[in-house]
Amino acid sequence: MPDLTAPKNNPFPSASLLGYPRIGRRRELKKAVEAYWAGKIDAAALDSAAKAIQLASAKRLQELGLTEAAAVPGTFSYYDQVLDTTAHLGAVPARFGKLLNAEGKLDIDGYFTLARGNKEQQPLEMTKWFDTNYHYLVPEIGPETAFTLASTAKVDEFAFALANGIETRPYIVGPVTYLLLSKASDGAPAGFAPLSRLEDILPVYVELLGKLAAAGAGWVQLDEPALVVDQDIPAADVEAAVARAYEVLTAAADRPQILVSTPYGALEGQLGTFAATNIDALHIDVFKGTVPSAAALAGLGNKTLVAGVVDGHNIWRNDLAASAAKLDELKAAAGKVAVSTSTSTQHVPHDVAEETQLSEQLRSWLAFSDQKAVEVKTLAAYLADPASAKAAIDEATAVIASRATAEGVRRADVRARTEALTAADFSRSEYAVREAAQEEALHLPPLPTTTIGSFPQTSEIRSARARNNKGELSDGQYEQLMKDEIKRVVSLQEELGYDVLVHGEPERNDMVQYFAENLDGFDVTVHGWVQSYGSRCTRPSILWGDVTRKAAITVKWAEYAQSLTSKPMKGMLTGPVTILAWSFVRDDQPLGETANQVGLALRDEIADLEAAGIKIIQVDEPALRELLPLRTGDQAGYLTWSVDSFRLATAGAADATQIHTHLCYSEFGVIIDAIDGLDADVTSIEAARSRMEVVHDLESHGFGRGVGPGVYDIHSPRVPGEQEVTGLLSTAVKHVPARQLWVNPDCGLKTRGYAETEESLRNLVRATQVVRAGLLETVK
Ligand SMILES: Nc1nc2c(c(=O)[nH]1)N[C@@H](CNc1ccc(C(=O)N[C@@H](CCC(=O)N[C@@H](CCC(=O)N[C@@H](CCC(=O)O)C(=O)O)C(=O)O)C(=O)O)cc1)CN2
Ligand code: MET
Ligand SMILES: [Zn+2]
Repeated sequence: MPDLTAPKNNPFPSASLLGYPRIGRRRELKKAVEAYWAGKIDAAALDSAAKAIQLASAKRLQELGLTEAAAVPGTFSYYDQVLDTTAHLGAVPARFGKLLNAEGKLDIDGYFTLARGNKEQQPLEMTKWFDTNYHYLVPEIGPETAFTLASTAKVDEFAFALANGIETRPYIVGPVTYLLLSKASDGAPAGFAPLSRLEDILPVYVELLGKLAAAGAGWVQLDEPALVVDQDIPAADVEAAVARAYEVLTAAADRPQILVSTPYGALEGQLGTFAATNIDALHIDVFKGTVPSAAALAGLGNKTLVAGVVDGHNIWRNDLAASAAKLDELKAAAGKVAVSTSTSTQHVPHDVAEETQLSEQLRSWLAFSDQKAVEVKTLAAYLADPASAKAAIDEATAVIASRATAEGVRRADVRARTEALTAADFSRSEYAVREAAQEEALHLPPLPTTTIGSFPQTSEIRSARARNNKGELSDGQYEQLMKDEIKRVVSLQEELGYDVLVHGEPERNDMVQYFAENLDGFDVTVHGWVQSYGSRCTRPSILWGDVTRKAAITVKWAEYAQSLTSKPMKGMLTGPVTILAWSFVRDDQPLGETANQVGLALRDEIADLEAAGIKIIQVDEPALRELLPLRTGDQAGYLTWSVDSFRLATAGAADATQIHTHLCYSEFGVIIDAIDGLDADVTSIEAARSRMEVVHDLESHGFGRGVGPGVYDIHSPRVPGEQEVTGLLSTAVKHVPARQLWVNPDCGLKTRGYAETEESLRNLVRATQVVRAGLLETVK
């Protein structure tokens, strides 16, 4: 048991993780939360499932050597860390009415209401967390938002772990990042900036710090990743906000020592801003970022520098020699140095040792969360006594060297093909030529209706796949079940009156993993689950070698689906950028090189789909925005290779073949030029949760090709009414020429149930009919 009477000015732990997965080694949290939503377990059972995960994770990290006080991060969350912060600040948008209970607290049901919406209210908007495939819930802050400490979950979690003998380090999003990630609430006056409410949220942070200190917390972690991004407000304003926020927080009468973490990139000039505050430790990302100058580091004075040298975002084994060299530099310039990860390891799975089906060679190249804990510990040992880490460092160096020459990592046939590419391989005919050819081939009505690709992945589909994987169902039986499903989905769309159909993607476990399983150069995991949002997880594939297509992947399914209908059936592929973004991608060559290899494999697939009679092919690129570098100076280079790889994939298509693309996120304006550069004939994008804000960007940009701003938010079980959809479409036709507009949901329907899906899709068609009739009126 820790000595509770010990003074609370412990040094920062020499080895720690910035954060840890919270979904559980076997997705226990996902299962418990979904069971709770379905009414199968009660709040007490959910609470005990959550506690079991917290304790198991804390114990595991201790076993791995993170035994110092505050080394285990208190990063548990039922749904999202930004939502947790919203709960602690009581920042419930007024549109939800009275969500706090009689004691002024947001209970678990109120919390989930913000995440999932209710009959009247859409949930908080969801958007990407920095350059990751994790999504957070966007706070809505206005001049009217009242802030009170409406949750003590972080205090309770801390006390629970402590009672079990483990002093954790509670985590919460820092005040500046919290407000920079917020959007102005609906009723806020034009130009209102959430950051203007800084003074008002600080007292709630102070109150929380007091409660954590009273519970015995020696350290707290305030996460400020927004500081590594170029904000669209002047840097001086950000600096002033940081200075003020930490002036107030560090002056709190009773508080734990404060670590500020700045993951996801280089802090650059803002390092000095933090150096000037009275915080006790500053974490910087020196994996993606660089080692700051000695002068900047010297400015930290007595603060501990927590060096994020081990990558928290990808799974390659750490180059311990390179990390040791960085630590030497840091130690020479800064007073106190501790070792950690660049980001929370919530982005990588628990444990490589679980993946016994992978070759020993591949496994030796990898480090998941648990391996990273050991790496951090090794590097901390190095700092204390370089000789003690020599064997581990030499081993890592040897293993990393073995990758360079391993079979499949560099293939002459693949390299010859990418080296022979010329400019012509990246361009199609003029859009006007294609438009005419497609019009003749397709004869679509105005405002054509379609869906984004997937239909609900029912438990029958998933269990059939699970049984096929276990060998309980033959490949033939599995294929027949998928075909039956496709038939059902096609006739449903015909019955609902859709113009362009999809096959529903039942045969895909995931839109990236499915392709990874069918391409050379990848391996997939069995237990490597990573949270994407809420209870939803993915198993990112491992892209370790040169990529080629073994054989046609999607053609037989598309051909079968097209044989069932006279309406056009969309072929459905995932684009190169998204395949890279949602895999653990090799780090030994530029991403653009890897993207072109994937682009060529897709190009071959498109040629085969065309040969099989498919006239419309959608190449999804929902991750285009996600990989956009956080610093503006790095963005142009990224946009060139990413757009090029998509063009390489699609430019072999005939003029009459209509290429669609799909993107799902709301900050569309940021990369509209890149989306235009993709040169797709039709682009569908998320728009429903942000209530069509995107059409203004389309209008001001003069976007000239087909576009389908989503009119049905598929990330929540809520059904959009016919009038609501009519309203959204009416807004759209005011800003975008009707001949360019398509009608579709925001995204695929795989996470939805059939009941709400059918009703919603029916409302989309009805609303389209109303708006089409209105268009005819205006023509008359
Ligand atoms: N990679 C990726 N990233 C993405 C998206 C995406 O679609 N893919 N969409 C955006 C939103 N993010 C999302 C992330 C995950 C899911 C999602 O639905 N995930 C599923 C898992 C999908 C999957 O891999 N399914 C497998 C495994 C399913 C499973 O859990 N099987 C059971 C067995 C079931 C049974 O026996 O009945 C098990 O393994 O325990 C399959 O269908 O084969 C989930 O969390 O539930 C949706 C959206 C952005 N990022
Ligand atoms: N075609 C895919 C689907 O409908 C696109 C999803 S984007 C996350 O599921
Ligand atoms: Zn999508």
